[in-house]
Amino acid sequence: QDDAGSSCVFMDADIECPATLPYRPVDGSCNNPRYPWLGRANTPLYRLLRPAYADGRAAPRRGHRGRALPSAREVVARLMPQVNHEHLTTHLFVILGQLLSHDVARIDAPKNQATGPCCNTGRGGADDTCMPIPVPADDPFYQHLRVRCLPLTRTNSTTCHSAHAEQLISVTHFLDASFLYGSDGATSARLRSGEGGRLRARVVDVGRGDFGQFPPTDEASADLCTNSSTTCYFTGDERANQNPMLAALHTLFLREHNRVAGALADRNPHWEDERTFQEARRVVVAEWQIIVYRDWLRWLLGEDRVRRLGLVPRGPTARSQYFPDVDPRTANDVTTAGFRSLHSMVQGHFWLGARGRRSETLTEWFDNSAPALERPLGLQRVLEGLVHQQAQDLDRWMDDEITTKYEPVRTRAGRPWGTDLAAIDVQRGRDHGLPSYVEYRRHAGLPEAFDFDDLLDTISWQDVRDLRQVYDHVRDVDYYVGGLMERRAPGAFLFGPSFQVMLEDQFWRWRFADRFFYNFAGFAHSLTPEQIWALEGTSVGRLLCDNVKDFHYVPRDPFVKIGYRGNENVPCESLPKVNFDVWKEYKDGTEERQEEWDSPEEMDPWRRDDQSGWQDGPGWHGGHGWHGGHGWQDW
Ligand code: HEM
Ligand SMILES: [Ca+2]
Repeated sequence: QDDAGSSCVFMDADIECPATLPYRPVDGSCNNPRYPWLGRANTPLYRLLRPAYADGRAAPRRGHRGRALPSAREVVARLMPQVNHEHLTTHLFVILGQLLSHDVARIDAPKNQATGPCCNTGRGGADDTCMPIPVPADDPFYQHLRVRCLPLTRTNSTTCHSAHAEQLISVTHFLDASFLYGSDGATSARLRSGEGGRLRARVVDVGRGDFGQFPPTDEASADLCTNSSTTCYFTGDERANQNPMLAALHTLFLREHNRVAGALADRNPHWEDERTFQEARRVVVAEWQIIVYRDWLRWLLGEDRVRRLGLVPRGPTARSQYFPDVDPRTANDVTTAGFRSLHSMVQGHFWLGARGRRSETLTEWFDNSAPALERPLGLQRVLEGLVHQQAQDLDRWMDDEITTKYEPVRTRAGRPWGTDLAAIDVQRGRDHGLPSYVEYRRHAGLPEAFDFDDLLDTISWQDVRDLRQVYDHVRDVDYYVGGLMERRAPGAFLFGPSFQVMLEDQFWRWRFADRFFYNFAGFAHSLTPEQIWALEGTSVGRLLCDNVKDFHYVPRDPFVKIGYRGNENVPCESLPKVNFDVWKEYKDGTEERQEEWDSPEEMDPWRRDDQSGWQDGPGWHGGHGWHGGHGWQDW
């Protein structure tokens, strides 16, 4: 598992970065002026809290009293059964979160590991790649199937320049729509059509006069789907086929890219493929960032919180708001626990159509998305379902579809079964060395917990009672589990303090430490202020209206249910649009840029301005005891 570690290629390779870059590099390199590898694909995750490995190096954490921790499956079976409580966000809110998580993280297992069930091998030591989840004999679900363990392979990690294992991810850490464009040059090249700046797409006659574009199918993607009989999509991310809702969003962004490329080419017929592609990519990445930060984030973190953190972008901001001293990477603590907590919001049965008269079972469509979308009204019905079905609440209750039937859906004695995603989440936290819940509580500014009763300030007495029955000691409680039990933090919308704090920190990094974030004006790669303003016209509603046949009405806010705070269906014509006229080039070939950003000094990407443009972010952010991990890690 020490592949990259031995050579430390990700840090030591000389990455040549030109002084100015007109477009964001596809692999995420050359973003940070001093450390060009930061945020690049195939580099380690950032970490907010010091890891808790049993041997200080890589071995999974053990219980406080030296005993083994309860099995991750036991934790889930006893603490996270299915109870349905609906939330007022929509399923679109949830699945867009999945797409976002795929933009910023993808852990991998070692490539040439021995395949097999990864169980009963007698292995499982510190340096082993195998970390199966034991299933207790009295398990409420698996006992009837005589399943005694669930396979799990440890994540690829490195000990390069570090005393302990750091997990690697193979996608760019930035919100750069790498799920659409890929995270390396070769993939990116294969995704492009080579004409008109477009991405490759298949035009499919799905019936009823609908000739829509879908992602290409490819030999390379054929083995991505466990269900080998199916059509398997080739996109920028290997997980696109995982469920039809996710594949529908991939399709939507693919169509949007080609629509934007067309609009730009119309206005600039002299542009070649490369120019049109890169400009369209810059536009679509900006639209994606606007949708996430302006429209989606308020439901994740709470409207007041995002506003006070200065996270809601509006129009151009000066380049001085870029923070080159902040680590822009995805944090292990976030992607392995806090962000995964949205697994609890997934509906095991997803709607087709706006009224939910028909629904489909998630597990039946695992890795089998194309057939669900490429049928008459297929894509449209999945998307209508997404904007109208309510999500499950964020709580410790998980849908059985993902806790007992995830992935290879096999049938034994007529019963479909698979592995347990929530148990994997818990086990993965231990694999990655995440410290116990009490450490995260403290990091969030809550008092030290010495005993289970000390948790009562944020967790109900019933939940504390149940925790006590599963864990030996309060210091054993997994972050994922404790975090899901917490009551909402003040001003938060979904999370208790221990998740809220980490996610706020992360969304701050992904924005202010990404030099290419769409609304920094004044860099060589910046959009013009006029273009930045024009992009305010984008929205998910607009994406649906512009790219899906017969979408004539959309909820004004597709992330919350109709009726909440006056949310209602509105006709497409009433939504703003992006006006692409401001992308039209002057005859002399120069782009339309405002004078004030144009001085050569301003174009020096490594220059650091004062931070006078700053509103209320860093004061709150840096000044709080909450945010210790603001600067560099000691590598
Ligand atoms: C729709 C059903 C979903 C399924 C079946 C699913 C399945 C999975 C699986 C199998 C993994 C890898 C687990 C591992 O080996 O450690 C994973 C990871 C993850 N999931 Fe989901 N997921 C779903 C929805 C979501 C949603 C809605 C979010 C929202 C934020 C999300 C966020 C994540 C994150 C952040 C990771 C870690 C990614 C990484 O580090 O590689 N997932 N999910
Ligand atoms: Ca990315």
